[in-house]
Amino acid sequence: MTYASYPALRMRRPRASAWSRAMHAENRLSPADFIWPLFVTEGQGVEEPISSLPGVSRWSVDRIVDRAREARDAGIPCLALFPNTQPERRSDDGAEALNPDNLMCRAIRAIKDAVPDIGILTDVALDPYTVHGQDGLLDEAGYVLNDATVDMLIGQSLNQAAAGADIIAPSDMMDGRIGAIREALEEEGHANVQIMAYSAKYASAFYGPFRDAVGSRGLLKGDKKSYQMDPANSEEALREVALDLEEGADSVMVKPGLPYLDIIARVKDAFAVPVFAYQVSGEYAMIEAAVAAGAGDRDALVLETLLAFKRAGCSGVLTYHALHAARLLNG
Ligand SMILES: NCC(=O)CCC(=O)O
Ligand SMILES: [Mg+2]
Repeated sequence: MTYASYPALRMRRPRASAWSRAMHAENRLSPADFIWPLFVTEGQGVEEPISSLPGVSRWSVDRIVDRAREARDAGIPCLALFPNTQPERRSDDGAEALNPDNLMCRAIRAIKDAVPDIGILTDVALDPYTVHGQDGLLDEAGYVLNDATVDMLIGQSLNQAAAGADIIAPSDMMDGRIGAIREALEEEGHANVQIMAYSAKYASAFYGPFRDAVGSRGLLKGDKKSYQMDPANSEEALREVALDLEEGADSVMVKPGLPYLDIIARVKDAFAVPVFAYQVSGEYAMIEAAVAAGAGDRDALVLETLLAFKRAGCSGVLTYHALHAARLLNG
């Protein structure tokens, strides 16, 4: 195929007017592309702003229901819930994750009750429930044990599914957990509960504000490099995705988002399955810091970064800017 050349071909010709740019746009954002992460806290009528995530708060269960209504009204299809577990409910083994009346389960039930037509994605990992802030059980040397942790994650997943979760999203990076959770869900009558696997979750410096939000920043000793991926690697991400798909994941996730667009594009090319990205707390904070410094326009920065995920091949994005972006798109 040979194309015309200048001046018959002028690449600027279709860019000359707004209607023409709209007509030629290869990718488009819609509120249905967003999953909105929300932080739940104890109490009644509570809103607790998170200083490292300006504009994001923890909400008590009664008030998170109002957020769910706002999301539904804006056309956002799904929420992702994260609990700020009270320190006295944290333990070495994170057993609060198995409590059918824990904060997460109460939030799921309240939202399902009031806003039944919105999806709920729940995070599976023990870090919001452990005293040490690691995602799993530790041996004496502080190493995160794989198989014993998977047993806990199965219980955590069943607990969330029983409360009404629609999508179980294991973020722990233990080996073999997708297959084990899928099997347990099938056996316990949750055949239609989906699994979105955090397949390629990197040991990233962009998670800091999230740890403030769930209250684990001060607790965490060391790092998560023995289970989360090395930012140097991309072939390894493809193997992680392949394994999770073989084990029964309905969709896969790459996390963080913008610094890993190359991974998203490779995963989409290689597997042609639904791929989601998590634009994480540090990415959100970076945009807000740029705005506060007068370095850019919030609305434009938010929409441009979210569109990048579509271009890379994502079916959707978990983003703390979800409601803001959805409202911008709704006009
Ligand atoms: N498992 C969920 C996360 O780790 C979120 C990270 C972030 O938003 O920084
Ligand atoms: Mg894996």
